[in-house]
Amino acid sequence: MSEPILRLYNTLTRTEDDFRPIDPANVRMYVCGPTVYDYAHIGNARPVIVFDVLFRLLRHIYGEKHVTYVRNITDVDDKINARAARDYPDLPLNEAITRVTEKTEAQFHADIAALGVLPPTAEPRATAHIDEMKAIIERLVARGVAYVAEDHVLFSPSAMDARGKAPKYGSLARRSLDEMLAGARVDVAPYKRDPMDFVLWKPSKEGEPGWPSPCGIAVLGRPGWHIECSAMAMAKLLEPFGGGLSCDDPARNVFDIHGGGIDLVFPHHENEIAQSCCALDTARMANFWLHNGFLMVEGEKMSKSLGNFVTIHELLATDRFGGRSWPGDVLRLAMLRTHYRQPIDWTVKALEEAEKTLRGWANVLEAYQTSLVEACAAGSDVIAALCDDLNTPKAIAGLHGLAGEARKGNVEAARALHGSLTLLGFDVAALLASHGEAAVRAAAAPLAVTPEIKALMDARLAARKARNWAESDRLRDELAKLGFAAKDGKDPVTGEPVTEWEVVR
Ligand SMILES: Nc1ncnc2c1ncn2[C@@H]1O[C@H](COP(=O)(O)OP(=O)(O)OP(=O)(O)O)[C@@H](O)[C@H]1O
Ligand SMILES: [Zn+2]
Repeated sequence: MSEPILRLYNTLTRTEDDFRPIDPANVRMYVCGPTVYDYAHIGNARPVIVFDVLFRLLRHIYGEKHVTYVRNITDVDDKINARAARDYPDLPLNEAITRVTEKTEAQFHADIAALGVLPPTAEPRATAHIDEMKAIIERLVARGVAYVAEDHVLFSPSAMDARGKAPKYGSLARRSLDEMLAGARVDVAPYKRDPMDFVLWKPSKEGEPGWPSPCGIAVLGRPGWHIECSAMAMAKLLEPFGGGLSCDDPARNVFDIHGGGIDLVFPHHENEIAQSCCALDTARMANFWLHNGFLMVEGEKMSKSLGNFVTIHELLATDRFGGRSWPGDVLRLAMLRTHYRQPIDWTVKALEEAEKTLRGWANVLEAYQTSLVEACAAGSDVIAALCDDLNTPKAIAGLHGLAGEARKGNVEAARALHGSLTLLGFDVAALLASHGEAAVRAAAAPLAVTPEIKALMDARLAARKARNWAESDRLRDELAKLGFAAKDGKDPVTGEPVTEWEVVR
């Protein structure tokens, strides 16, 4: 059977489009990565997991060696400087910054590895691409779409539109200039010619990280956030051009997919497009723009500024959320139960359900272990669901279907379940091992009998002794719902009814 065509919702066109790579031998994707100054929260993990699934699917379709996935690390940013000064007041700022970024980056890698996320093909750090940023900035100034003012370099969207060689500014976000102006901050910096102009380069204050500036600016400076992504995407995805701005063939200066959270559409991605398209004279920076929806807590976006966040680390290693820690694969499944463009409500109940689902699948696969030693192919329904704009809820429904068949003894279904879980980024061997451990723990655990539960058990026994069967059954069912299964018997000596209770979950 031939593979279904991958269709993806493209923010650029606002439609679901057939995905056709520019070069099937090298499918290229860029996703905006973290700014490394603090623990990543579980909302930040959403794009990481969503684009990991897309990376895996692209590798499945085009072959592992034919996909290049770049996810950057932003290691120069005002928030990093502020955190470094706060946490290491006694160190010189640059040393403190290195401490903060290295520690945060290592934590980020450990956290997302626990979520089953593959390392991207390349993970450039912004500070390693300052030369490319400067080269782009120089070219933008030479083309008249950027200007120098008070040691800053600013990009001018109105000059870009007047030049007429790139797409109109605002065409990704589909915002009018008036709307964008209304969104621009009220106190506009005095050196800006127009409130819409955005920073490409700014002077560094004494002690802050700084590099020799472009465009003849005499003081040390540092890049703005948007130019970092344009430069890293060019440097890593437009080979053999290699970021040297030497390739003048516009057809070669576009890559396939650019991704990130929906909050990045404006201004970050709009500005990336403006910079890259003006520097390279292309109509597009990337052909497909994909954006994940928000992870929400009680109706609000999880975010650092609102303070309603829980970090990946806290979920994995502490009891801060729901009074217990959660395995990485449970967090991953909870994330994938919702389509990536829909908001997710992050609740304890959803995590419990995801855990129960994984347990169920592990249970099925356990019975087939020897049949699953060789590589298993993913189920065709599961692949078709993923090719339908990464429809992971539909893919999960497919997994349930396969598990149901496997329970009836269908070994092919068990193999497809194994292959599909692997394609979705679940480590089946680890799942079976942890499932085995959980089963052993449950068997060895003493009955967690609270006084309330003990009272119910006593009442049940009393009802049984009184031959009040209706009440006895009602209490048995109530205790079953609480996780205790009744094993009724008779005392061998006295012949009195007795009941043993087993933990069933
Ligand atoms: N609640 C969320 N749900 C989904 N994606 C999110 C959420 N919060 C941040 N992201 C995404 O995480 C990535 C990193 O974003 P960013 O560095 O702006 O995070 P942040 O500064 O921690 O955000 P915030 O201040 O909103 O918590 C981006 O792709 C962003 O869209
Ligand atoms: Zn970016």
